Amino acid sequence: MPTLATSSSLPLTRRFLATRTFSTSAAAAAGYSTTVKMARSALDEVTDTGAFDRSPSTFRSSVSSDASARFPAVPGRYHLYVSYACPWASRCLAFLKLKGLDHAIGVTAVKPIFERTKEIDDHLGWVFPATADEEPGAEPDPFNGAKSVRELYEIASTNYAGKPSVPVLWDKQLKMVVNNESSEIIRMLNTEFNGIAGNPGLDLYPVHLRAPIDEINELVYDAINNGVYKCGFAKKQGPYDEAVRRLYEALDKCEEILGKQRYICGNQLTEADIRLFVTLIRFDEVWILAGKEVLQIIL
Ligand SMILES: N[C@@H](CCC(=O)N[C@@H](CS)C(=O)NCC(=O)O)C(=O)O
Repeated sequence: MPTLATSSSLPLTRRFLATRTFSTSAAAAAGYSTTVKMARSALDEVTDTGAFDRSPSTFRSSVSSDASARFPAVPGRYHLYVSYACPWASRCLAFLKLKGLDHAIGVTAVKPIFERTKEIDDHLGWVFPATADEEPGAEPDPFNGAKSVRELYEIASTNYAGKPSVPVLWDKQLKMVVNNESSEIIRMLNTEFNGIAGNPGLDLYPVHLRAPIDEINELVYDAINNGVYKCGFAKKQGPYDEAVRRLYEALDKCEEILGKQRYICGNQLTEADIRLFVTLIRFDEVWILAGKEVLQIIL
């Protein structure tokens, strides 16, 4: 169980410097050195008040256990594109493994650091390696030969101008994005593929726990999962301070609950634990540095 420890703070000016260093080093890694204008990425999702404001995911179709559905849950038809750096993609990977679906739905991971996605503009995003041995864990796109996740979205939707994010649940047959919203993908993996799942009896969103799961999810999403982004991408001191305050309040609340019971919603593992875990496991390694959540580390 996580223990919260130590305390310090980082002024906004230093955070800006850290952010700038991050962008320019990403640009340098991508092979060009001018000031980077990030297009269509999380860095654009900042309001006039300086607060991070995540835009909703675009592709929201569902795979169904109904064989006559547009996207029926059959083995081998769907593919999951992920980044191992991404907590939202990691939720889906956890469900894939826990439900015993890895034989039915393949996975391809992108390279861990953003690179330039095209020569014609400045966009930085997820890219595939050119060969399987270029980057441990990452692989070229096996189905479309796409160089980047952006290209995948453009195959699915010619004029796509949104954020080319992972995870992507891809339909190999129709060559399109079924869904790019992890909270929905995990629900599909939980219930719709049970006919072909190795572990169909595992229900991570059981009916009798839905109310407490929904309640915890709301807190954890807003203050922790998305909260670390609100800290990291805030461009003004006020929204940053507010996000940090809510983040640590929510962590304290989870700490209190987990001090009394094994799982966040009682005595069994649910999706709420997984949604919390994927952010916590990255907290000290990623968010303390990239998100500047500097009040306390989790040991
Ligand atoms: N709502 C999406 C969010 C996914 C998301 O934000 N993914 C990030 C990686 S952690 C991404 O791919 N960002 C691309 C970018 O910012 O350009 C989900 O939960 O699936």
